Order: sequence, then C-alpha cells, then structure tokens
Amino acid sequence: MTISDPPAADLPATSEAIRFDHVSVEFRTRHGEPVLALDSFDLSVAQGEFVSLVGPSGCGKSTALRLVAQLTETTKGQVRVAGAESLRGFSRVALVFQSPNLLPWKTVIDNVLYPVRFGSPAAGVDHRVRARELLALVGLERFENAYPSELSGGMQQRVAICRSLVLDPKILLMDEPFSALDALTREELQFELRRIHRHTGKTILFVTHSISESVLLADRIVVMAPRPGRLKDSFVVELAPDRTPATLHDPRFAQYSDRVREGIYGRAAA
Ligand SMILES: Nc1ncnc2c1ncn2[C@@H]1O[C@H](COP(=O)(O)OP(=O)(O)OP(=O)(O)O)[C@@H](O)[C@H]1O
Repeated sequence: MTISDPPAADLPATSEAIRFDHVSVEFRTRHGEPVLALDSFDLSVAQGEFVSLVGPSGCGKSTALRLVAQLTETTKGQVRVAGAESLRGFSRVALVFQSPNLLPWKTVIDNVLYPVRFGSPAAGVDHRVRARELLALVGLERFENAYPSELSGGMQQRVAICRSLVLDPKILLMDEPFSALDALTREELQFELRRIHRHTGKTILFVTHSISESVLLADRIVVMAPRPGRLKDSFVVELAPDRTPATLHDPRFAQYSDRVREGIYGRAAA
C-alpha cells in the first residue's frame, strides 16, 4: 500500500476500530494501595475517525491508550481492537509520545525505518520508498540523511510521526505529541496532522491537555471525568473537514471549546 491509497479496505468505512466495554483498570501502588484509573469506561471509535480524549490530569487518558496498544490489561471489561489478532509486532497500532525518542546515531530515514526490523512488515512493500513518501508528506524529503541533532524539535516530531506510519498501522495512538513544542510549531503540526489524517484515513485517538487543540483536530471529542476515569461527555465536531487557520475564527470553534471547558471544569468555569 502506498500512502496515497484509500483507507484500509479490509473493513468497511463505517465499522468500529476500537471499543471499550465497561472497562475498569485498577493499579496497585508500591505500598499495595489500589488505584482505580478507569471505572466502567465505555467508548466506541469508528474506523477512520479522529477522536480527541481530554480530561483532568490523572483521569486515565494514557491508560486508555495503553489498553488499545495492549501495554496494560483491563481489570474488568473488554477492549476490542479491529484486527487485534495481528497486534503483535505493532503493525496494527502505533504510538506517538510527547518526546520523539529518535536514535541519535541513525539518520532520519533509518529512524523512520526502525520499526521495520521489529514489527510485522507487509510482504512485497518497499519500506524505503514508503519512508521517503512519508518524509515528503511532512516536508522533510531533503533531510533523509540528516541526523536528529541537526533537526528542530518540530522536525524531530515529524520524523516520529513518519516512523509511526511506516508499517501502515490501522490505528494511531497519540499521547500529547505536541505538548513539548513551541506554540507556532505546535499549530503548524496540528494542521499538518489533520492533513495526514485526511490523506491516510487512519483511525486516530489523540490525548491532549489543550482544549483548542482537541477541537481543532477532532471529528469527535471525548471528555473524561476526574479519576477514576469515566465518560463525561462525547460530541461530534461539525467543523469543515479541512482545518485551516480560518477554522479558529469559526463561531462554532468557540462553542465547542466552551463545551469541553464545561465538561472539565463545570458550567460556572465555562
Ligand atoms: N503502572 C501504574 N501503577 C500505579 N498507578 C498507575 C500506573 N499507571 C497509572 N497509574 C495511575 O492511574 C491514574 C491514571 O493515570 P494516567 O497516566 O492514565 O492518567 P492521565 O489522564 O493520562 O494523566 P495525565 O493527564 O497527567 O498524563 C493516575 O492516578 C496514575 O497515578
């Protein structure tokens, strides 16, 4: 598959990519105290949907992402991921974190290609060609032989996004990927990510602390209640699919932002 192909053809466009069914997760502290991170959490994410997950610190957002990536187990309930039977090797699901975590001794293209050694690469795909296409998609085609130290923070995070896409995952899990960037680069990458989403049709579950970021990016916003995390609100963002600087001036942008604020802080704050 090339990056210009339509979204994965193995499931119809409307099918469910991720489903949380009454999911509870209880951790234990070092002293054996129980910590209920998620409490009967329900969520369904459609294939190709871009969902922003917002909520107060500690409400279980990262735990929810880790469940999808099978890095954490449920205590009660179930998380279903379409195609999870081939999850091993991380080719169905990819994670992007706040820090790009590039290998400093490898070039940009070798960093992008790194998952190919450990994942389950599809047969017959020239991953070097695919890596170059991805670098072109984020405007880094001239930097494939550069080293991470020669790139700005925003460029490094673009490389991390290319690396997450190189095995053509069906689902992209993003945990505050832009929170370490300066405001201008962050905004640039937000528009870029939305463009990548439109271009690739990936299902994206995006955790953020930024209300405006959650609205600017998402097709739907899920607001979680304070720990133990439960679903507080979920609503569709009916802004034009192509998000541009003009989106920020759409009156509905402020209305959606207020609704998220109200979900997090209560009506008086909003
Ligand atoms: N491995 C663990 N062991 C014990 N407690 C944990 C573990 N992982 C998470 N927790 C606890 O579970 C709760 C939810 O954590 P999680 O990281 O999912 O929240 P979050 O919403 O992503 O937080 P933040 O917005 O601050 O990143 C927190 O109280 C956290 O301390």
